Amino acid sequence: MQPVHVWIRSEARGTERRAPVVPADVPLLLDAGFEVTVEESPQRIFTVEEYAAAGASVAGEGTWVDAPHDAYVLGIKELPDEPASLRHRHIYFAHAFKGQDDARRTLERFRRGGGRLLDIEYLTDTDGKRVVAFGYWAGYVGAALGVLHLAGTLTVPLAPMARHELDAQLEQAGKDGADLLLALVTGGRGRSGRGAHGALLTAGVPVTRWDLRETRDLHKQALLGHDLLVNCVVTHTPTTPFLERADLDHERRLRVLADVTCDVTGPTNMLPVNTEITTWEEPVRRLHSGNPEQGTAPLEVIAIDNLPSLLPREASEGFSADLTPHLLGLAEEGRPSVPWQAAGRAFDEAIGRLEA
Ligand SMILES: NC(=O)c1ccc[n+]([C@@H]2O[C@H](COP(=O)([O-])OP(=O)(O)OC[C@H]3O[C@@H](n4cnc5c(N)ncnc54)[C@H](O)[C@@H]3O)[C@@H](O)[C@H]2O)c1
Repeated sequence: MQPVHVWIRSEARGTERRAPVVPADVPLLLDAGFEVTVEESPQRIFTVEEYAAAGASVAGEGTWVDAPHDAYVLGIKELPDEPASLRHRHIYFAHAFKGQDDARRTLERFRRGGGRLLDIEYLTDTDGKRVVAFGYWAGYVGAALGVLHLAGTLTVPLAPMARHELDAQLEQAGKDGADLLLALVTGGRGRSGRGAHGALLTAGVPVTRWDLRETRDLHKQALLGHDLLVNCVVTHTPTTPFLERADLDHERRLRVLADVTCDVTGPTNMLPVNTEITTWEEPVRRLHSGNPEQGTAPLEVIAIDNLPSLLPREASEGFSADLTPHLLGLAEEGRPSVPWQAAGRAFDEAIGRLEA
């Protein structure tokens, strides 16, 4: 049998420093008989020499387009706009199955080239639960940015950093008064919800956590009674939103939304008061100017869709530890393991909807 070939591509996004598999995990794949190629990348937090020392072959940046036909091309974020046809099996987060902007174009590229998209978001176990995600560090950074902005100490533009640097900023914010804020984390029992909780604890900010049970009968006034809302909810069916335009005119304490979920253009957006992501250059955008007569402050949103990239080392290490054992499942006796089958089905269904 041909060895499974995993081709770790460079990221097209200039700010993306994470890697889906870190050098320390390459031997796990090689020991299982895999072939591993890593592309050179000017920005990746791990050097190509570290991968080579771990036994991976090295290829030029962006050469996946000419990779052997049977290679699995592995990345994190979106592919570059070219080529127009995709012939390989790609593993990455495409955000293309829920009717998001650009979804159709992405899927059409696969259909045109006969390739397949195994979206990491759709790698699920027999209970339908996601098996690999960056969630924890996304929540951690998302909540941290919200606290630092409320404390007036957010440094812009944002840039990748080490965890100890971020924690030092959070602790300082706590000492300077952020411990008087009230924070609400929705999706509080999920991966990013737990990460958000972790960051808020580091800053000493009191946290309310709501998950499915607590939002069944949404207590809007209680929601509006927090300074910071960190949204970490995942839902695949449109549900009553947490916050709508009319809510913003009400008396409220709420001043900052940190939308970790960032489902801003999809039909399952729980915070439809915002429909655009924000950026490292301009991480905070004003949504509502507030009402001085009512004593209502402006409302601002932070909706950065690559939060874990701000802690690239920790995020990559945690993600790789989860993903690498599943990559071994690509070779499972000629038939991929349950999560890969699930991702394959999600792709087939998305292509089916496109054709319909
Ligand atoms: N912004 C970024 O950079 C970034 C990075 C990674 C992940 N994400 C996104 O963050 C989101 C969260 O990921 P995760 O790994 O934490 O997911 P998760 O599945 O671990 O957690 C989601 C939680 O939401 C809860 N939930 C679902 N519907 C709810 C509702 N109506 N009310 C309250 N809670 C509800 C679930 O019970 C679960 O606990 C995902 O959409 C993911 O794509 C964003």
